[in-house]
Amino acid sequence: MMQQFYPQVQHSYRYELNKDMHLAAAHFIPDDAAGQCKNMHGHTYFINITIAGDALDELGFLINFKRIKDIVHKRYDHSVLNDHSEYQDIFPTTEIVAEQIWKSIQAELQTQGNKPNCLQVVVRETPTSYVVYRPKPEELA
Ligand SMILES: Nc1nc2c(c(=O)[nH]1)N=C([C@H](O)[C@H](O)COP(=O)(O)OP(=O)(O)OP(=O)(O)O)CN2
Ligand SMILES: [Zn+2]
Repeated sequence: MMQQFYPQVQHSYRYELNKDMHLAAAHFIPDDAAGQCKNMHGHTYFINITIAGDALDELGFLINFKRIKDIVHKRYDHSVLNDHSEYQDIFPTTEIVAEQIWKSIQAELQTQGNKPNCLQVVVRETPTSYVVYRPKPEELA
């Protein structure tokens, strides 16, 4: 699991939540420049999501851990990433996958009254390759 490595985000929010998950998915990068990645292949993706805020909801949650897992794991586990609508015009590289996960989590957070922010998404595609995605400050609520 991701427990061995947690990049830190600097912030001054009162609460910070982290959710780890892993999922199995296939993808391909349909360009000769991608080499072998042009062919469909699979990964066990390890994902870490960092959410922070100053206020909790009525249950005392920043957001329910289960909701975060549902948004990412339910959508992508045992799927072909290229089949999803968000990857019709862009390739599911590790960088883009991390960005898309940030977008979907941040959109959900902004529906909540306590309005927490997603500060970081880490996506590990292989034992030796991972990406850290952080939004620009102006993209946060
Ligand atoms: N910047 C990126 N480079 C590559 C991506 C990517 O998403 N962003 N993806 C791939 C391939 O999809 C591949 O699955 C991962 O490549 P790589 O880390 O090279 O895989 P290896 O297991 O072969 O790594 P080694 O450290 O050489 O064993 C390629 N590049
Ligand atoms: Zn790959």
